[in-house]
Amino acid sequence: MTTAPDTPVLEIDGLGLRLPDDRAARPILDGVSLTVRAGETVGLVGESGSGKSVACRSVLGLLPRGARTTGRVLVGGEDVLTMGRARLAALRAREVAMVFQDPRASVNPLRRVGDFLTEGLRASGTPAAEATARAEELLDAVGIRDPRGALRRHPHQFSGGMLQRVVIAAALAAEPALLVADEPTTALDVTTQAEVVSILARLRAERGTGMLFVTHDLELASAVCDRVYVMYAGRIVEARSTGDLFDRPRHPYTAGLLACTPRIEAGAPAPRPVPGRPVSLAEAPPGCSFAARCAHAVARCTEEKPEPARHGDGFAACHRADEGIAL
Ligand SMILES: Nc1ncnc2c1ncn2[C@@H]1O[C@H](COP(=O)(O)OP(=O)(O)OP(=O)(O)O)[C@@H](O)[C@H]1O
Repeated sequence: MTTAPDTPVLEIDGLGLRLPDDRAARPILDGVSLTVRAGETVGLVGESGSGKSVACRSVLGLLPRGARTTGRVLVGGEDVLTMGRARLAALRAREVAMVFQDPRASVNPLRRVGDFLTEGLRASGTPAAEATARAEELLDAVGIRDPRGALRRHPHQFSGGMLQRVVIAAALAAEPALLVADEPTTALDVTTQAEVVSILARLRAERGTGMLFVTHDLELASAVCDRVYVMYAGRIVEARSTGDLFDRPRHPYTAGLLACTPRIEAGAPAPRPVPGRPVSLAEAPPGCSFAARCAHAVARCTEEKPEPARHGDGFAACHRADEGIAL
């Protein structure tokens, strides 16, 4: 499927999510809004437990058991949260594909890679020979040598990096308008990581696929993404184009994440960890969730929730963003 450039392929609009708990429903996401346009790579970054995976899995309608949601998750203008089973299955088969951290969790170890790659195409009526030819083409596109031989092999005969390429090839088989990649390179060694990233970038450029790229690695986000959303305790606290965000962070949490990212250039400051530990949305104070860890917090920060306000080419949700405290 090709979508005209700049058309939103994903619009998450005010997504809230609660899970059942012993006493009351536990809030996980609050007012999450983000957009991915055709041909754009959008990063979702934040520490472990901030809600990145829950948010991105919601795009395929993959919600934790018992989840109650508010807001909308629009793919191609249609709300995933109100889709029936059959429509969701069609969405996952054709419009949105997802690549997870561990490629071995995405494949059946007992089946040949060829079956894995062709099953979607066969199910949509593509004749066997054509599906096989297409699978070979896809493996070639992700840099697998001897695609024909690869189709006959089983997953255990591939290294993690090679198998992640196979999973990416399968994700692209139906030419989805949107690819959701949840920490797709975290389990790979650095060299393989760079190769997989360059494959994703090339495919995005060639095919115009929109990509939501989830990572806790800011260096990687800055290399891969056009725009980045920063998530903390289930909320988006800042979002801007990559260059603007990394040069001029407005939210102290973004600045903290940048300061704790190791840099290799000569004279770069040593990484400093963000003080304190991340809180979940359920533990967060009524005001800003980051207040307890923020060196700039004032009384208002713990009392009043900061709403997103325009900054640079995006927004920041911080009462003191105008003061440039994070710069
Ligand atoms: N299936 C589930 N059942 C109950 N709680 C869940 C479930 N999935 C996620 N959570 C909770 O939701 C919150 C957000 O988790 P999530 O996995 O989205 O964070 P994350 O930012 O992706 O972290 P990581 O980088 O470690 O994957 C956490 O508090 C987690 O415990």
